[in-house]
Amino acid sequence: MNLTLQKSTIQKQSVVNITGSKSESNRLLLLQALFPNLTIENISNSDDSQLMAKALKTESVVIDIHHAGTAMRFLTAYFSIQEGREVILTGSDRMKERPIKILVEALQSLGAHIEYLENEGFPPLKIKGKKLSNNKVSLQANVSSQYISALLLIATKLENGLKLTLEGEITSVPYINMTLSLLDEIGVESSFNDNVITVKPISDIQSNKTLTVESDWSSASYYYSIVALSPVGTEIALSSYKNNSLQGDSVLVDIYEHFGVTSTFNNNTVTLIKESSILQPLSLNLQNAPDIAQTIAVTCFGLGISCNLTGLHTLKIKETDRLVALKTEIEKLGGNIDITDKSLHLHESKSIKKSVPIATYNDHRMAMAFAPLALKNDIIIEHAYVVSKSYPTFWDDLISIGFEITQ
Ligand SMILES: O=C(O)C1=C[C@@H](OP(=O)(O)O)[C@@H](O)[C@H](O)C1
Ligand SMILES: C=C(OP(=O)(O)O)C(=O)O
Repeated sequence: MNLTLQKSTIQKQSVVNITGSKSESNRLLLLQALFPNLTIENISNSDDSQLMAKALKTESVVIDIHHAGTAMRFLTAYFSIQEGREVILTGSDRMKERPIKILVEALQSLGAHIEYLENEGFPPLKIKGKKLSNNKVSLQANVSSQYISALLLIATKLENGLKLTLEGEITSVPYINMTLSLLDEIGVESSFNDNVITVKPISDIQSNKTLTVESDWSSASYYYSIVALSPVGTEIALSSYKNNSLQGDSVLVDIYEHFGVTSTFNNNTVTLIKESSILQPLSLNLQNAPDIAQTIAVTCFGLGISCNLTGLHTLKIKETDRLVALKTEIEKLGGNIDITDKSLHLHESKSIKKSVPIATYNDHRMAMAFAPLALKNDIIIEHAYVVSKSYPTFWDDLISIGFEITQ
């Protein structure tokens, strides 16, 4: 369904409550399946986390995780160690184009039994769970950190733990650190020095451990953009957030200062305030925070300023080719953007065309990143409910702060 967002001005002060991080939730759900004593609070209500939870509970042979990349990668590792169980792990058409060979080969070298059912290197996979006998593996680290997190999450259940050697430049490092921090919180010992990660095995965790998931910083990014595009004095309070987050996307706090947006933390709430109008070009390497690239590019477009974003090599293999999608949609609105396969350069612009239908390519972040432009002009978001992949109540929350949205 398409949604029309009329040019709106939001309330001067508003409050939004966002549910738990999808990344933290998906890690904790897998750890909970391995260690049932674990209780999780403020779990993500995203489709991806619900699919992850369901996949971990089902007894079906065929498990379809739709568009959920993190779930696909984490479950490949999880089912590899479920002795005696055989599953077929599949997903959407796009999932069948998202590479998984690096992870499959690493698991196979640890002893896993995994076959490709269609194209080599891509889902669907047939996995026969077994005990993995090896504990050392090297893998290429510049394609997706999800492969590394997947291995780390099952490492505690390998007889001798795991020693992982990362080859090449390591991408999306904060997500690897998030995995290690969550392991640490349940009492697992690990180390990460230079390019080597080690994880010690454990058989169980301390009884009745409860972990509370911090709310999702990638979801918060859309409010940073909204505040940046609003008049000076606009405030939005978001909960529940803390200023020492495990999520790399919390770097938003520093990045949006560039647009005159300040963040103040108080009692699990972060309040974003548009303090001043700064219109300076922006240059940023987003290798550590790829999921906020679309938000930032669209903020710059909304403000009419130029930006140079680098470190975007992983964007081509996400829900869609996000570099091409950004270029196509920003150009429809009258912008001018050059892309390579790992960077983008947005040129300064003067206006935003009215009532342009924005295609979303089955990518939640395309829909959410473009929505804040309604503060500047009318805009149409196609297949708008794609947002449920990570943030099902996104449109209701925008209406609650003053957006005028109709079908
Ligand atoms: O581990 C995770 O939870 C994620 C890692 C990142 O992927 P890459 O490491 O493939 O960049 C990120 O884009 C994704 O949304 C979530
Ligand atoms: C890339 C993303 O998710 P995944 O890789 O888990 O599909 C995302 O949420 O932006």
